[in-house]
Amino acid sequence: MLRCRAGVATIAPGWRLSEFIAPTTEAAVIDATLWDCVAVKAVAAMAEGGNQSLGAASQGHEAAESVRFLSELRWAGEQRKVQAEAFHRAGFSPPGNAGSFAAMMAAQAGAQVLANGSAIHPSSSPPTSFSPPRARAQSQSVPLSAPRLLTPFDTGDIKILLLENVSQGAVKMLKEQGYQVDFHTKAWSEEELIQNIGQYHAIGIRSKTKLTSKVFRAAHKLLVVGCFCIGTNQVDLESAAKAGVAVFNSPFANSRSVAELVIGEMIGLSRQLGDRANEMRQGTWNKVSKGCYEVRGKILGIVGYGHIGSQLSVLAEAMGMHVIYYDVVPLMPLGSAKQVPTLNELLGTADFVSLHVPELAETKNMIRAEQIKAMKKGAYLINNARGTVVDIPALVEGLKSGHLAGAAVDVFPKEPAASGPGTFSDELNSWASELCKLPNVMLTPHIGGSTEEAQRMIGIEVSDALIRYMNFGGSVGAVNFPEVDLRAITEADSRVIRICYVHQNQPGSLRAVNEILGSFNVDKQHSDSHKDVAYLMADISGVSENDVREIYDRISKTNANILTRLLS
Ligand SMILES: O=C(O)[C@H](O)COP(=O)(O)O
Repeated sequence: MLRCRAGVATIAPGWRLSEFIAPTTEAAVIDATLWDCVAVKAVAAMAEGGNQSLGAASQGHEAAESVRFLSELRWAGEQRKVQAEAFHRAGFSPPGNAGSFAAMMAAQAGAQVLANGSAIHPSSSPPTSFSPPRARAQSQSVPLSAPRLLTPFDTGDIKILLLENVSQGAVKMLKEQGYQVDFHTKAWSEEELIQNIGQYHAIGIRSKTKLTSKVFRAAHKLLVVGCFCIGTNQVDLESAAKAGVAVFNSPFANSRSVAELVIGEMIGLSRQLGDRANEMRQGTWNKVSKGCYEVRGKILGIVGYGHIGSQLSVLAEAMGMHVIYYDVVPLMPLGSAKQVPTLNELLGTADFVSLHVPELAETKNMIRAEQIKAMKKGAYLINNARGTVVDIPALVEGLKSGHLAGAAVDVFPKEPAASGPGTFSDELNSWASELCKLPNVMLTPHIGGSTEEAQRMIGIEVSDALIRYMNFGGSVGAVNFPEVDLRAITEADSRVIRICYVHQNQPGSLRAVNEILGSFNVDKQHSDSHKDVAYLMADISGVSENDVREIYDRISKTNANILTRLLS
């Protein structure tokens, strides 16, 4: 019971706090802060142990106590929420209880995470035995029950294939969900994938494993792909969407690592560090200053001012460099950087040109003989983006002629599937040995994002996206798929199931599915489309066990069906 000046109101688990502060009662005459605090205390107490009696609001001393207690409680809750969100954004689990997946889910969904780690979720529905107050507040509500972990219906044990040595943190997170995880350090060929993919519900890859339309045709159980990297060009995104497979990546967790590598490469090139280090290994002491420079005061030209390019811009300015950048869209410069209108202007101005563009048809051979010629004499070219962006034979010519003073290349048109001696050879790329012989060329095996920090953050971020999609159906962040989500089903919501329906984006498809759902109480629903594919999530309540099979069968037989999942 929650006692107030207006008399007595009853509050029970699952009921919204905001409905108790509706201005339709005399509660409105009570100081809003005090009222809010008292109500929150009642809610918090009940979150721990069911209904409580509070007689504080009308009694000065206790009211003051409540204010103090609740201010602390709310402050702590807010801090944990802010912290949880910040950690999530940074790709980490928050520490302590708030680090549990449920708490992280709650934080993502805007829930208050209490100091004891339990979550007061803003989204649970009231129990049906309660009649709603007249004025239902639209503002954020504070229900009492933690989000319920959902389990898929009819999917069997979830099996996940992880390739390319993704972080052990990801392996751990996925195993903790009870999934069966098969972990491999190398990339698989198309043939290997076609033979084996049929048994997996999810696959995690990095930049080397190619997921082609043929692979998706063989992937009968596949629900989701996690690219544990930034790039998604290795995945046929359209085929994935048409097969009802959502694809997630980590859009920026390795940006800092790549940006730092470029800084190292700029200094390495302008001091010819690669050559000096190699000579020393061969016993040659070659102390030279000719052709070696500081980077201070030099002009860095960044092509592509996204997450990596902009990080690099800040770091380079901190070393006293001048930064210009070229991007296809106008972007706000950081620090004193300046956007230039054309690639050619950048090439003709910069001492260092660093590429940070995705692999697209438009970026294929973006830097070829003509662009290399347009660069300043004595400039350096750095490519940590994608191997297809630079025409390497043209680069070889530019270096041999002495027009360029050096280059750093981390990415190649064809890259070996696994690490090991002899894998970077002319068999793979016909010009490999010629490139290796050139002076002041730093070649690295696609290690831009390969740091402990980046891999850990990517591991958490992408695993979280996979878990969210598989367990809860939320597709926010997918790169090829409609982005849909629903607030959580909570422990207090009984007999509620979640429908996840991926379907053709065609007229009549929603009518067909809603005819089926119409016999039940649709608690909430959200749908969206992306090109030819649409995705609907709906929570329906009052469903018996017998209904579940029937709902599944009927929805999966609709004309537009691509993939139907039920979670309960
Ligand atoms: O796409 C990326 O994030 C980078 O190219 C790194 O790819 P990797 O994870 O395969 O090293």
